[in-house]
Amino acid sequence: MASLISPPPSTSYLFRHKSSFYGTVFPQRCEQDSNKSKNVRFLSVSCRISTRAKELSSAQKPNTLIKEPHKYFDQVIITVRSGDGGHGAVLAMPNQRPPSKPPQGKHEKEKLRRKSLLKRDFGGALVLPVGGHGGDVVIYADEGKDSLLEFHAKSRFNAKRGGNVAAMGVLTSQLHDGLSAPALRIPVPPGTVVKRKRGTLLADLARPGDEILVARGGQGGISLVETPERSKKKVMALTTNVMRDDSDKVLAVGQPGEDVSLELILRVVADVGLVGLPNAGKSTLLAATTLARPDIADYPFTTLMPNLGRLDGDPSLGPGMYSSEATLADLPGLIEGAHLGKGLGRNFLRHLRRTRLLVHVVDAAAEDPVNDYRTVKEELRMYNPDYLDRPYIVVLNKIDLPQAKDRLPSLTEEIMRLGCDTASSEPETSTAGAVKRPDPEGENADVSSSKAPTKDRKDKDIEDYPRPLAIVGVSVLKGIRVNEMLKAIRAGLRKCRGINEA
Ligand SMILES: Nc1nc2c(ncn2[C@@H]2O[C@H](COP(=O)(O)OP(=O)(O)OP(=O)(O)O)[C@@H](O)[C@H]2O)c(=O)[nH]1
Repeated sequence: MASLISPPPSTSYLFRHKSSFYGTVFPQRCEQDSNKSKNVRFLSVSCRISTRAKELSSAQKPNTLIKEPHKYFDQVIITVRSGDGGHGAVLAMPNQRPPSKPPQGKHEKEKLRRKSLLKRDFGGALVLPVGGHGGDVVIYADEGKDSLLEFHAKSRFNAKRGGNVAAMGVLTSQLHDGLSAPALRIPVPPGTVVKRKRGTLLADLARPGDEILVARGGQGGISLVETPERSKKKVMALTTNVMRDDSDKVLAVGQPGEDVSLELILRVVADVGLVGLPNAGKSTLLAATTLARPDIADYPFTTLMPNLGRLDGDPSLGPGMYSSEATLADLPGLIEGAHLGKGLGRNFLRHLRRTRLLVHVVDAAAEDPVNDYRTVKEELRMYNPDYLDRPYIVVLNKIDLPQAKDRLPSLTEEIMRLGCDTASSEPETSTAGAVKRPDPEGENADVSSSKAPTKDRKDKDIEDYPRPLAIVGVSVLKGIRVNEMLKAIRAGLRKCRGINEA
């Protein structure tokens, strides 16, 4: 016969993998098999394991690594529900019968006075209280937000319902409308596109303060004045918005709120997009030119979401310095196959859409910098050929390293060859090693209007797209020729603005 031994109350075991808590094991009973030899006791422990733990297959033991699903910082699906409208009420008129004799006594006089205070409209009809409006759901662009990551933790938002008309019973002048629920305002980073789930575009919240009402709160129910039984049926037939409660009272119910599934997609808003292979020095460039402090490390994919930095205006422009202020976006490194989604490339490439000027950062000390540059251009072309029509400059980085410095002129030449000229003459080389594309039409020339023979877009090679506005050799780490690079970036921006103003 098996004897039951109750476990010590404190015995429960938690097991975890990484930060995920899988379950609790509570030993329930230990069976001592008395049929076995007295020296050998077989204890069997049956355990109650929480459902989540049971879901783990035998291959996924608690201490084996489980791949966590990737959480997109820039894409998320959320569900919002606006608040229901508050209910109205069924009210009886105070003292329906006309008084047979004039009011006598203080109490009756007061009753009559109250009745005469009932709210009426201009036509003399009674104004009955209504249920409160349900809370709307509004999504707005907030400068303080920079990613959509938090929506992975909380993806459901419910606005509050409107308040009911305070009481059932007799209509008095004290009765108020139900309280309207406040709108539920959900902040998102500027640049967020709001779409119906797998559906139509609702809004592009590009600037701080932009907002959209995504779910309208339900309207509050109206109130009814109780009618004699014989006319009740008629009233009910006329009103669709009525419901009976447990005590067979007719309620004027508030309208239900809306339930909406939305897709939020963030597209970074920046004037300048830094692109390049991992480890090219994009984050170092951002840190050297702005107050941004992105993670910098000697391994690829240090940057996993775009970092933004603000480039101050150029004081040499005098009062016009503000026109050269810009936002720089350091995008995660692109790799071959990025346009197919490799290394989350498609997500990163999407962020270039709102940039005006691209800065290709190339590690000039790498094994084959020209090939690296080609790879990035090819990925841009495959994702969206329009990106290659956009004005851009090339930054050949790490020229503090001898192998980079020595090959700077040849690299510049080779890169210039990988593009067609938008003007007739050859690009000029500045004294500091920067090569600039000639600009016979002045500052505001349309750089995207390539004079290359018009080819079908799908037949176009990288060579058929415009050359860079400038190629600058720099070391962003050591601060070599950084000013030269900034000058080129600002000149490029002015060109872009010229295009937009035109
Ligand atoms: N010698 C030298 N090293 C540099 C220079 N610029 C960046 N580096 C180094 O290159 C490495 C990569 O720099 P990051 O700025 O993280 O490169 P990234 O392109 O942002 O890399 P991802 O985040 O992977 O896209 C770091 O160790 C930097 O210190 C430079 O001008 N000279």
